[in-house]
Amino acid sequence: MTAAPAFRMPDPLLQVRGLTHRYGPHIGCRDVSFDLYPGEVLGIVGESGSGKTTLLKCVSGQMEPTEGSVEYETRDAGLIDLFRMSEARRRLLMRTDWGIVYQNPRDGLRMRVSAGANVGERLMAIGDRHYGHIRSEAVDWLERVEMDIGRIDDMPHTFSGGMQQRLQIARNLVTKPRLVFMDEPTSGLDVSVQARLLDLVRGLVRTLGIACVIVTHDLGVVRLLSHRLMVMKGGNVVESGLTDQVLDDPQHPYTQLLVSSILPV
Ligand SMILES: Nc1ncnc2c1ncn2[C@@H]1O[C@H](COP(=O)(O)OP(=O)(O)OP(=O)(O)O)[C@@H](O)[C@H]1O
Repeated sequence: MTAAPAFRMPDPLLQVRGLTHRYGPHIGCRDVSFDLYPGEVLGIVGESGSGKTTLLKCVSGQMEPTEGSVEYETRDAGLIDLFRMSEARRRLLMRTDWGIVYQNPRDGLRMRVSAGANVGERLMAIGDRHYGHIRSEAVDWLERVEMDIGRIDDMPHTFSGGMQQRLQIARNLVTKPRLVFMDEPTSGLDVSVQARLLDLVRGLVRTLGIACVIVTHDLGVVRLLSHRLMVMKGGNVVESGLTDQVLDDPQHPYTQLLVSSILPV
């Protein structure tokens, strides 16, 4: 009888170790470590100034940490430290394997080109040169994010905030990234628009099996989207664990305060 093949955990996509970032004498975040696995959604929550954005910028290669390492599982060469690889290679990763969804869609869209071109140019950046294919992918993605195809040639500035955010999501997901970073993707939108956008993001992330790091001050967002949660305060991670566990049975006094002030218990 042949033995059943042993179950093997996938390798982490991202390995963060001892990450600290200082702005001169000020601490942005301190000694943060975590692993992120393929298809996993990690939420980072905390009050304003707790270090969420600093951490996200460091782990997404936008800002070099003062100390510590961020390693990414590349398709061709395994785990490589983001800040030891060449700038060209890091940029290629950002265009191909990664997406970054900014809080303000203006930071993630090109406002002077049409909606269709915003989606299409990401495909061109990874070598697609077939106009018909690029156009049909753009149409497909605008439909997936529930945008009106009749507006494919319109400029992003003519869209509402919610539409711009959906366009930013389409632009990021069209290349089928393995990892997407999101910084407060729904703040600034009114509540009903937020709810639809969150549903959309949840559906896409699950269907496509994308790993995601999502920063938010909104516990409702992490409850809906994230498998795991890290709670930050004053630059430190004060608690982490499975989202439901942390929210239903918070251990750290700060998490207890956060949960009781926002969610009915
Ligand atoms: N460019 C900067 N120069 C100096 N200090 C900074 C800078 N950016 C952030 N900080 C400080 O680092 C700490 C963490 O800030 P960060 O923006 O990461 O927090 P945050 O949790 O994302 O806050 P918010 O939810 O308000 O965006 C804060 O004390 C902040 O004042």
